[in-house]
Amino acid sequence: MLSIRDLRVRYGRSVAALHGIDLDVSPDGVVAVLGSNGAGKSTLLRAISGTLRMHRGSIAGGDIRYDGKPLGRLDPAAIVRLGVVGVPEGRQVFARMTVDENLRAGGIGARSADLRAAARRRVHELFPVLAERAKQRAGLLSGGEQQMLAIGRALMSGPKLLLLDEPSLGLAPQVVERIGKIIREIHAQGTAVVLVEQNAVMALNVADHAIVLEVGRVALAGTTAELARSEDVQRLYLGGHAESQATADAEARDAEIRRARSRGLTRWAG
Ligand SMILES: Nc1ncnc2c1ncn2[C@@H]1O[C@H](COP(=O)(O)OP(=O)(O)OP(=O)(O)O)[C@@H](O)[C@H]1O
Repeated sequence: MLSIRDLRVRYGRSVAALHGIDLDVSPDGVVAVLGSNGAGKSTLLRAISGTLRMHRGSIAGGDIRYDGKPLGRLDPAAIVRLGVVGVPEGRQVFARMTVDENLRAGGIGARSADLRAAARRRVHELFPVLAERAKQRAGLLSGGEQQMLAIGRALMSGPKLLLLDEPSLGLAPQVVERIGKIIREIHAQGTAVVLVEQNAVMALNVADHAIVLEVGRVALAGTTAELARSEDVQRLYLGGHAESQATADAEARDAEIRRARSRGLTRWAG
């Protein structure tokens, strides 16, 4: 579905951000891109979504194809219309617009009113809070809700491939877990995902394949099970936290279920 070969990106003369990346994403895949600050994760997503050229002085080489079509010369809106839709880092919802207006702003890739209505129903099913808060200003939502809105807005275009840039950033562990479950659900409904994350525990739980970027190069690649077993990944990205994180995640999930039950809800109890 997505095939990247020898992707090289520079910002001006001095910064070489990517040094020849290869990546494949299958239509039923969830691929995590791990790496520390400055490794080139966001640059990779920008190159796929066509937004790289909005960054002054950027120069890209290599080949990015989606369903066989080269994306290199397409503008971001054309790439969205092909079904490749990004959720940028930092959520970037329109704070003064209502939740519903934000969702409508995301419908550019949907070809008809019927498709837009179906996409809106799907978003409301995945994120009931966005239906409850439809008329509220997006800036008043919590961080987790704004992330849900940012993902919901991307889903309004009916993506076949969703590009998520650090959806866990700045969110509490139980919210991160909820977002992780929703990403799995979106995938189960037939959307492939590229998930850029610094939170390796979350990413390895959610994805089926992963690459690790180190200063613009693919240092490791494999299934998430393989990478979770890799000593390098354990040392650098899981850092002995995997077990305690898993325990914390389980506790957070139990607390979430108790809260949901006390409100008479069972939706997140699974
Ligand atoms: N617009 C830009 N102009 C110049 N250099 C940039 C620009 N954007 C990113 N860079 C540089 O390119 C390299 C890769 O940055 P990138 O943002 O892709 O990394 P990242 O892995 O996403 O990091 P983070 O997790 O901090 O967002 C870094 O050295 C960064 O400083």
